[in-house]
Amino acid sequence: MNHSHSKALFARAQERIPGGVNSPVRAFRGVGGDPVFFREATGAWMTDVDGNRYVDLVGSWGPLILGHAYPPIVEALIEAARRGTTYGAPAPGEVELAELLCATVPSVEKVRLVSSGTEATVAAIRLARGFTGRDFILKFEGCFHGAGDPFLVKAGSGVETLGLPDSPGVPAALAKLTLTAPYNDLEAVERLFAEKGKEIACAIIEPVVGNMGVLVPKPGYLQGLQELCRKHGVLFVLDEVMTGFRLARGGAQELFGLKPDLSTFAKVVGGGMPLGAYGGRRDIMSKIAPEGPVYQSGTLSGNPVAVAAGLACLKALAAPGTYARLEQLGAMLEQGLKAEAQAAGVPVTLNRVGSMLTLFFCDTPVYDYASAKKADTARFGRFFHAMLNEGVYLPPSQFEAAFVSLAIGEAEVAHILAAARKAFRSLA
Ligand SMILES: Cc1ncc(COP(=O)(O)O)c(C=O)c1O
Ligand SMILES: N[C@H](C=O)CCC(=O)O
Repeated sequence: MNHSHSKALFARAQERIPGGVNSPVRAFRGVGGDPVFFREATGAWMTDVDGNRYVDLVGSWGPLILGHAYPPIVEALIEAARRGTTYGAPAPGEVELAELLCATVPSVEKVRLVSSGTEATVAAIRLARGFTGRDFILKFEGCFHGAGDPFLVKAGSGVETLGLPDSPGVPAALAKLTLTAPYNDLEAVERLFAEKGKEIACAIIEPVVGNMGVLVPKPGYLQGLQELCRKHGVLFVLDEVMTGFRLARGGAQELFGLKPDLSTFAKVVGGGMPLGAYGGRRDIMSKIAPEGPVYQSGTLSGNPVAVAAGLACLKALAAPGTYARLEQLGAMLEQGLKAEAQAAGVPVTLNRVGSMLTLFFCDTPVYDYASAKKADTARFGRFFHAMLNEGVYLPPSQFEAAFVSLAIGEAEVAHILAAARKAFRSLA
């Protein structure tokens, strides 16, 4: 494949943009080589600036569950933009989206719209602290909740890929307020709560992890965590930025029968536009200004164009069979990829829940941060480039989830598996 235009753009970009990218995970540091620059995308396919085409398994890191340039979303965007791109004042779509969110996710009784997942998680933590009067928070090793200061402690995603899980710039005094425990280990939480439970405002977790690659919760783990939180007066915060509207219409909380005190959303809920949300129990959400004293605001919060895209996306996902189809596509890829790896004699562990999956290059189970780090990242890098060369765009890091969209059909599945056959053989 010729990537000369991408290479030229990357050289220019590095002069004016740190690392040449506007979010670190895009820079290919986890797989080596230079990032590909894209000029357009429709459905399941993206076209780069050199004219190469790829089946997309990144989906802009999760939002594009319906594929690229999904016509009803594009139409809703155009129609909304014609009526003005922002008012800085309330508009009907915000009420409709808030009502839809509350109706779909029963634990959410009130919701505030923001512009990204990071804004949603930062606000949820502030609210948890304001509501409980406690300063400590608990997060789980390798989970990523965006680039807010409280979360850059043993964080996953790009910070893990770049080897910076505790970022400089976060004051030590603040980082000390973020306690951590291994994912999938209830006893560790029990010990921590026994010692410090009364000082902990909330536990925030990715219910199904996507940010150290996909990790599946052990049976009873999330329910047990919810119970422990209740017992110690610690608010249970589900970060559904990746899982919301993706794993089920009501998110991971519907799938696992949970009732968090607060939840955070972004990605799918914005239909590919910058939109996030946090919401939960009425008594807690009522502490948010102007109803209560906990401050949070945003010039573009509830932006009418983003809201129109979000509404169009959530309405499309309400079609019967949506989540069964995503499960079917995910299962086809899981079975096919495992079969191709086995045929080539390449040991892998494939973790999947619905339309989120990760192929780890190791032969041991991956269920927490330590086990994820056993994966052979150099081998993943070679596999990534072999797939890229065959026209499949995977997340450029071992520690990220691949996302399946509804735009993928049987032809794209066949394309991915044919590429994987060649890629696995090139590793053997
Ligand atoms: C689980 C999770 N929470 C929060 C975030 C932050 O979202 P955003 O990138 O929209 O700020 C991300 C992704 O970055 C995420 O995957
Ligand atoms: N894993 C991250 C969020 O989900 C990837 C997106 C980013 O950091 O740019």
